[in-house]
Parts: sequence; structure tokens; C-alpha cells
Amino acid sequence: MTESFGARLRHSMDERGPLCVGIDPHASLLAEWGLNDDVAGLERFSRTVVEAMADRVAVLKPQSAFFERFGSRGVAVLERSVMEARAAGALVVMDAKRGDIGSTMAAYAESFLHKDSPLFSDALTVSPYLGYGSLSPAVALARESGSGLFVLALTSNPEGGEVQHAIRADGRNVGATMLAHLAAENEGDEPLGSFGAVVGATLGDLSTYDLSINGPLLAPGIGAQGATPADLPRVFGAAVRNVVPNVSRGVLRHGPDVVALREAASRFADEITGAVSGG
Ligand SMILES: O=c1ccn([C@@H]2O[C@H](COP(=O)(O)O)[C@@H](O)[C@H]2O)c(=O)[nH]1
Repeated sequence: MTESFGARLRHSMDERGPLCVGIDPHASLLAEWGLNDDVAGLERFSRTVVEAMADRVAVLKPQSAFFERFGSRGVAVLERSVMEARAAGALVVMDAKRGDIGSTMAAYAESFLHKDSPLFSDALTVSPYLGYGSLSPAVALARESGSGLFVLALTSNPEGGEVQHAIRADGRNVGATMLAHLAAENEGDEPLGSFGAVVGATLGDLSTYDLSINGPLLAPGIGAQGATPADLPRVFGAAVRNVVPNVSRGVLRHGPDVVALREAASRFADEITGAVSGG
């Protein structure tokens, strides 16, 4: 039987540390790396990040948008990157932020979470803003295939609050409600549930939220968006042990040199370890 995503993530975080490096081939980064803004440039960029990182970080997170920008040939690069990253030992979180009515959500789930799909990933980011229940087909397929989900709960961008801080009829806000759904999903799972939340590292003190969802907390916002590893204990409190901090541009801007990329990731990893262990 396939080990669950949560279990595989816990082991990988214990072995390699919690850092998640993003594969975000921004046009500006392609230019900084001396690459053309075309499919060949995209492929070289993505291959370099996979080569530099996949044998050492716990998680790689390709941002699908930057590959989709190039149409089917960009998606083919994404497929190869996912396969190569997984083959080299990294877990892949596909950042595609899918969300739709349940019947369409089932097709999105097939695309990313079915073992036979060319884009099969260890986990997928999803949007619950058509209602958490609309994600049910993805939850069901993730359980079947041993993959996971990261549900947008409290995003790192300043605009997110207008939706996520909205107060519901029961007095609870929308973001807190998503966290409660995830806690129910992960109940009893050991060593860690497979249904995570996206919670921005940029958000300051989150002590009014119950972050104890028994699942991973994917925390973007470190580096280019202004948060630092030192912020993690203040933002996440006791839940910091389950945080998977994501850094994309903060690492990628050090390319294309593989050694420089590795050194940048290693600096973030050391700072994160120091912050999380109180050192
Ligand atoms: O709330 C969210 C959810 C996802 N993201 C994604 O993470 C990376 C962050 O990139 P940086 O270069 O480190 O800022 C990017 O792919 C976003 O789409 C997020 O930032 N916030």
C-alpha cells in the first residue's frame, strides 16, 4: 500500500529539513539568468533548479502558471520537471491552485493526483472558495493515490483578507473555517495528515487561529515578499513544527550557477532550522 503524502512529507522533512524551494520561471528571472523568454529558456531554467535542489530539499514547488504561459510545450516541460524532481527524491507540490464545482474538480484531481497522469504530483494546491465541499473529489482521490492537498486558507498576499477574514453567520471567519475543515480531514492520521493549509509567512501574529490541523502548513512569503525565517515562530507558534516554508525568488535570483543556488537554499535552510529550534 502507498504511504500517505503526510507520512512521506514528515520523513522527508526530518531527513532533509522543511524547506520548499519554488520553481517559478518568471520572465525577469529568465532574463537575469541570460536565457531567452521561450520554451528552451524555460526548460534550461527548470532543469537547473531540479539539478541543484531535488537531491537535497524536502519539497520542490513548481508554479504551473509560468509553464502554462508557453502552452502545451511549456506543460511538457512541467511534466518532465515533475518526473525528474520526484526521481531525484524531492516531493513535488504542484502550485496550480485549482478549484471549481465538484464535477470539474474531479477532472482537476485526475490531472494532478491520479498515479497514471503525466502531471502526477505528490500534492496539489487548491482553492476552496467555491465551498470546501467542492474539493471532495480531490480529497477522495488524494486518499486513494497517497497524495495530498494544500488548501488556500490564509494567503500571503495583502488582498486575501477581504475573503479570508470575512465573518460567517456562525461568527467564525472564512480562513479559520478552512483550517477547521482540514483538522477534521486529518484527524487521527499519523505521523502527519495529508491535507495541508496554505498560510502566509507574511501575516504576523496568528495566535487567534487554531493552526493545529495535524497537517502541514505551506508558508509562502519568505524572501521576495518580505517575510524572513526569523518570523516563523512568531507567526506559527507551536504549529511551527509542521510548517513547510517556501522560498522561490529569494533562492532563484542566485542562479544560474548551481553552486550559488545550493548555497542560497542552504542559507535559508540554516536560518529556518535556527529559528524553528529557537537557536
Ligand atoms: O498565499 C500564497 C500562495 C501561493 N504563493 C505562491 O508561492 C510562491 C512565492 O514566490 P516568492 O518568489 O517566494 O514570493 C509563488 O509561486 C506564489 O504563487 C504565494 O506567494 N502566496
